[in-house]
Amino acid sequence: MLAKGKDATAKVLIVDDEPAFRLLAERFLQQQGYQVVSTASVEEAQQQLGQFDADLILLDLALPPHFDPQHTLNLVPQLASRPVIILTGHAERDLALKAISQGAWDFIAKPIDPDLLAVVVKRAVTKHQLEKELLQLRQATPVSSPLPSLAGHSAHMESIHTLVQRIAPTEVRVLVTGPSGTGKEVISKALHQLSNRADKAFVSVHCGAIPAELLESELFGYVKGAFTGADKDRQGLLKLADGGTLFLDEIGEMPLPMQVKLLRVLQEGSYYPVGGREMQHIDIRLVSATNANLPDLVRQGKFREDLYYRIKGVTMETVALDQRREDIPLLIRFFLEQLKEQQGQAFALETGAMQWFLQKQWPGNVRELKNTLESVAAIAQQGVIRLSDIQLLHLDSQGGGADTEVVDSALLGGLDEQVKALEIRLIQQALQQHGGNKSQAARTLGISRQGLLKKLERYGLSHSSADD
Ligand SMILES: Nc1ncnc2c1ncn2[C@@H]1O[C@H](COP(=O)(O)OP(=O)(O)OP(=O)(O)O)[C@@H](O)[C@H]1O
Repeated sequence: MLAKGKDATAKVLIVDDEPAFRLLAERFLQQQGYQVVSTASVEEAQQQLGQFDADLILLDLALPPHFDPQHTLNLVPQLASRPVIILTGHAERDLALKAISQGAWDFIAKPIDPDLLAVVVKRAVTKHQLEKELLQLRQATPVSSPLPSLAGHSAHMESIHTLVQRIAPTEVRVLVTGPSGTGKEVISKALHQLSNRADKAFVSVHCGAIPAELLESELFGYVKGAFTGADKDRQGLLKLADGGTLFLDEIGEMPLPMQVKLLRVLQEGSYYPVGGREMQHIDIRLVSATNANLPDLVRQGKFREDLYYRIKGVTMETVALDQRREDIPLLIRFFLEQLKEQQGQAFALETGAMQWFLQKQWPGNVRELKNTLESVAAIAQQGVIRLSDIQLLHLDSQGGGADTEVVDSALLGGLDEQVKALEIRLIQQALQQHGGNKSQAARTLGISRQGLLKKLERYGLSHSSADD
């Protein structure tokens, strides 16, 4: 029996063998604006689904010919590409809970309270529609992008994509500015990968992470005997980048004496290794990045104006993730695909968890989003990331309740604090274990030394930890 509600958009399929219940529920849901179809058995329902793509199924468990709830339960997975709400008698509460563990969305006890029915149906339909939107979004994303490493389809990211593709094949120097964790290094790598230098090295140097007195020998290399411990010639990072791209990250932190030396290299394309007399010639493309305001540093006398104009070339500016929140779903998909490649495990996000990610503020930008997603994926079961997994990491949360309640109140802004706290604890433990030696601690933590230094700085731990 098909009945069309006025201006109906969402479709509900009722499966119940009681004609009186079907009639009442049909009428009620039509009044709420739904399109409704009802059938008396699961077999009939399966046939109906061919023509009536329901957004939601209301399913009684005791159905003819078997009247065996377990039999009906076993059929739930076949219907479950949309939410299934189980209709139960009071005595069947345990069964209803089991149904949920087997993929049903919710249950509602008979005799049914119409107000409750309206709420439960609305929530389930919203969930399904959000999932459909997400799927469309996923399908709309081109699989092979010329910039596969740089996810995002906001107007801002699209202009970054266009700029990267235009600038990459040229030799122009590029300065990427913007807040921490917004993808400045990813953009710099993409500039290299799409350049004519792609088959040569991309050498990344974190200017603030290398002690001032070591930076020169790291960049220029040294000859045997140049200083105590220089027991053989060593090539510097500039030489390693010869023919390729040199990426100077946090260039605003480069010490002034080193700025003078870098300026000379950029002007002349040559330099002397520390203690050496043989001039080295190199051909590098320079890409720099900073989250500092370089013109301000120039005004304060902390950054040389002549160097600023030398490195500036084309300036690209990234913006905070909160200013382009429409990129969040795509970034999530991107990181889940990365996880799948790394771990061979596919992950999906339950709607409640997705909503949480979509509503949360991300002061640490894409880096924070990625870290948060990876930490909840690490504790997810059977490849599904649920709101309850997020609650586990968020110790203050009360848990339970409707998805929206949880998202609106307890969880906002809390997970990142937990993740930070966990990171800080693990970093401190690793440093302690290695007597403050950062290289060894970084190895134990499975990150680069540079990565550890960044974290120490971000968490204000740089001064409390001993140097290598
Ligand atoms: N658009 C993006 N697509 C995919 N991954 C991204 C994107 N933006 C950032 N990331 C990821 O977020 C993390 C931080 O990015 P990245 O290191 O490039 O930021 P940054 O702006 O250079 O940060 P910082 O200023 O702290 O060095 C990295 O893991 C990176 O892979």
